Amino acid sequence: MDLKRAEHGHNMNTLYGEFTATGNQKVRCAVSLTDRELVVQRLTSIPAGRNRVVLSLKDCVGCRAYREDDNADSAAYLSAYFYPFKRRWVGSGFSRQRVEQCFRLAALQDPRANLDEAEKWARAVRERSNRCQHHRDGVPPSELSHPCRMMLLVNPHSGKGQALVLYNNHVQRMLNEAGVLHTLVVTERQNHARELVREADLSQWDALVIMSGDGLLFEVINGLLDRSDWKEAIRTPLGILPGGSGNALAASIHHYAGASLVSSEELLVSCGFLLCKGVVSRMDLVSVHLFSGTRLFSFLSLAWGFVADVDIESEKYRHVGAARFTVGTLVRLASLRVYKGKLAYLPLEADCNRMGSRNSNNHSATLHNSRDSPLQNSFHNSCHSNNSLKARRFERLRSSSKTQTGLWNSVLPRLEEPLPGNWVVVPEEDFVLVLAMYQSHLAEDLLAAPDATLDDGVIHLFYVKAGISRAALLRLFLAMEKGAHVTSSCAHLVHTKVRALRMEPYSPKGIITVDGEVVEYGPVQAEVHQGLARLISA
Ligand SMILES: Nc1ncnc2c1ncn2[C@@H]1O[C@H](COP(=O)(O)OP(=O)(O)OP(=O)(O)O)[C@@H](O)[C@H]1O
Repeated sequence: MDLKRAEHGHNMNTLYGEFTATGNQKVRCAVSLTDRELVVQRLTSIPAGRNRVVLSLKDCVGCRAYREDDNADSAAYLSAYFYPFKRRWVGSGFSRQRVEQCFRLAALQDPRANLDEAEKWARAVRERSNRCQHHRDGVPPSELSHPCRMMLLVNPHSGKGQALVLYNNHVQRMLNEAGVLHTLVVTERQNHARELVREADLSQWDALVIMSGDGLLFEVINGLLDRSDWKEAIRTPLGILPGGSGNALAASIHHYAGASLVSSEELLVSCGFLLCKGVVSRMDLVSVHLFSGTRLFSFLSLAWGFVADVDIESEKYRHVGAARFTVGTLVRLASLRVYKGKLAYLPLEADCNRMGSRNSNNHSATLHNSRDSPLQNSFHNSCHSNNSLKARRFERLRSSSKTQTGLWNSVLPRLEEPLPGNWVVVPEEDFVLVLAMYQSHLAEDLLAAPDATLDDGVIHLFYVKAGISRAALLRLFLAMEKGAHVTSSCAHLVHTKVRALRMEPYSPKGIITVDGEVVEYGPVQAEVHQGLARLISA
C-alpha cells in the first residue's frame, strides 16, 4: 500500500507514498512527509530538481481526505493547503500565497480502504503541522483546540464596504481548508457587536474574530469587559481580519510575524493564515479614563491633535480605502493647528511602589485640576463640529458603558486629583500632536512604534511640539511608513516609553480618539494593563 514508514534513506518518522496527481493521472508523485516538510517529487524523466516541491509544514493550514461523488471511481483524494511566502508576480518582495497539493490514491479496489489511507495521511499532515508552530522565546505556543469554533463578526460597511466580498473571496475558503467551524455574524448597526458579546454564551466559542476596521474590535473588547464575568471573558481568544481602511492591529500582527509591507489583499491572506494557525498570545490593554467618569478599554492608540484630526476628518474619503489617511494628512497639513494643554506621564522605569515619595523633575508634578480650569465647561460642549458621526457613536458608546472601578491596582489617581511625584510633566504646553501607541502600526502603512510588541506593557508616547514646519511634519509622516521617524533628527518629535499618561487640553476645541473612535474632548488619563487580553497572532 502507498503509506509506509520508510526504512531506507529516510528518517524513521518519514511517511512515504506514491500517488497520482489529480490533474493528470499519468503523472505519479513520490510523496514524503517528515516532521517538518512535505516533499513532492514528480516521477518523470525531467531532471529531478525541477519536479521537486518542498513545503514547510509551518506554512500548512490544513489537509483533508475525501472521495468524489462518482461511485464508479474507487479512488480517494488528499488535499493539503499551504500559504508559503513566495515572490510576487508583480513588483518586488514576497507575500504569502496559496499552494494546494492534491493527490489521488487508488492502489486498492476497495473505496473505503483508499479513503482510510487518505485519512491517515491527512491526519499525519495536520498533526505534524500543529506541532511545527513557531516557539516564541522557546516557549511552546498556546493554541486553539482543534477543531475550533469561531464567531466571525463582519461589519459590511467597514472600509470601502467590501468586507463581505473579501470574506466570500478569501476568508471562507481559508477557514474551511483549516477545518475551522465558524458562524458568520453580520453586524447590523453601531454597538451591535458590543451587545452581542456582552450577552453571549462564551463557552460556545473558542474565539471571537472581527473582520472590519479597528472600531469593531474596540466594541468587542469593551463588551467583554462590561460583563460581570469579565475576568474570564477577556481571556477569550480574539482574532482580527482586515476589513476596514486603517486595519492597524491587523498590520501590527503581520509585522510581529516578521513580514514586510504588503497590499491590503495580501494583508488579509497573512492575517487569515495566522488565524488558521490559531496561536494565541497575550495582548496589552489600556484603560482610558474620561472626565465624565467613563472608563473605556483600548488596544491600539490614544490620540489628540493632528493624528486624531486626520483620522476623523478623512472619514469622508473612505471610498479610497487606506489612501484616505494620505489625503487627510495633506489636507490637515495645509491648515496646521497648534493645541494647548498639559501632558504628563509615568515613565516606564518609575518605581510605582514609591509613588508620591519624590519629585522626578523641576516641573510641578501637578496638572491643573480640571475642575478649576477656565475651559472646563467648554470641554463637554465642544466635540468638534466636523466629527458629528463619530461623536454620535461615542454618545451611544458612553451610554452603554458602565463605569468600572477597583478592577486593578491602578497607578492612576482620580482625574481631578494632583499627580504623584514620580510623574513627569512635559514643560511644553503647545503641541501639534500627542499620540500614545501600544501596538506597532497606526494604519496599514504607518509603522508608528517600530519596537512595540503585543504584550510588552509599554505605552509609546509621541508628541510633536509646536514650531515644526509643514515640510518637517510631512517628512515625519513619510518616514513613518518604514518606522524611520523614531531615528530621525527632528527636534520637535519626542518619543518616550511610559506606563501611564494624563492629557489636559486647554484649547476649547479639538478631537481625542481612542482606537480611532472619537471620545469626549477634555482631560483624559490612561494606564496600561500588561497582557490582559488574548489575541490570535504569530
Ligand atoms: N452594520 C453597521 N452599520 C453601521 N455601523 C456599523 C455596523 N456594524 C458596525 N458598525 C460600526 O462601525 C464603526 C466603524 O467600524 P470599523 O472601525 O470597524 O470600520 P472602519 O471605520 O471602516 O475601519 P477603519 O477604522 O479602519 O477605517 C464601528 O464603531 C462599528 O460599531
